[in-house]
Amino acid sequence: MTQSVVDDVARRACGSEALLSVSGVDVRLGGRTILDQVGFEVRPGEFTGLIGSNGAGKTTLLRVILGLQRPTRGSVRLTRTGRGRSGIGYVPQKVLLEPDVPLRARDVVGLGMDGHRFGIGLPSRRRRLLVDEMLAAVDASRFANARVGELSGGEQQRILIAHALVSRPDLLLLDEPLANLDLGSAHEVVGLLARIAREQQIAILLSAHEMNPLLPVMDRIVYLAGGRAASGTTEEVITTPVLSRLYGHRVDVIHVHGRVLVVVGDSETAGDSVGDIGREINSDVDVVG
Ligand SMILES: Nc1ncnc2c1ncn2[C@@H]1O[C@H](COP(=O)(O)OP(=O)(O)OP(=O)(O)O)[C@@H](O)[C@H]1O
Repeated sequence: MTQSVVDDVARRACGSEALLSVSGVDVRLGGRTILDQVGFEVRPGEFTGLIGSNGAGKTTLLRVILGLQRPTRGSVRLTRTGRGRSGIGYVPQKVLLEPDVPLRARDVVGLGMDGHRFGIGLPSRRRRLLVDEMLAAVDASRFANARVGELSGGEQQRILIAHALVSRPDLLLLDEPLANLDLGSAHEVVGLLARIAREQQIAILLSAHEMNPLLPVMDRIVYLAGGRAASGTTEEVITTPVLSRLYGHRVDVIHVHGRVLVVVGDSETAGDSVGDIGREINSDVDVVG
């Protein structure tokens, strides 16, 4: 396959200040190419959306960045942190917190310090203050003492974000954190993350299959399709020419009522494997919101 489309868009926008550099990453699993020459950069305090349909390879890419999945080819470089991967915070997909888990919300946040050099040796008063600070940062102080399993999905999401933030990461990876939230909660969580990125200069890389809730806050986007990636600002990437090159066939980008819809032609007629993103509006197109 030809060199990713991506890179020409990405290269233009990339400066030398990258915190994370992903370069030429290939991943093959079960005899299939899951990621093909994926490359992009993330800089401090930037909010980056990692957008792609179900099965596009978002989780695989996050696992490569975390060092949990070895790429077949390519490299991941973390610079400026001075502490390598321990400078990464991670909120995984589908964390199940059962109602009978005997932990308060603040206990879950506190657990984020353990195992990190940052938390070891801190006196209990200092730990408590830090947990309180993180709970306040995610607007969760009012349910700090509630059993975590009894909180709503949106409230649990805030606690998991605070858990990841308490180790003071330079880069926060979130895998589909909006998947189980209603629109209002999704907007709140997105606004909260954008504020944290700005105030604490934490770079955020957040995966989602729906880009519209992220449009107001994304500094950059990494769009995955067919294993390849296009990266840049949304204006650079979410265009008919760039996405058509990425998918390998005609894709239309439509702006309607403040939303962006990516209309992907049928895979059989187009000769490409198109993900099942979004809402199928007829047998010929998928609409990626
Ligand atoms: N260990 C594995 N062996 C073989 N195939 C795998 C393995 N792990 C993932 N895959 C495949 O890789 C592809 C990408 O999976 P991945 O979970 O990265 O996608 P995703 O974009 O995160 O999807 P979703 O939005 O549904 O979570 C899928 O087709 C999946 O079946």
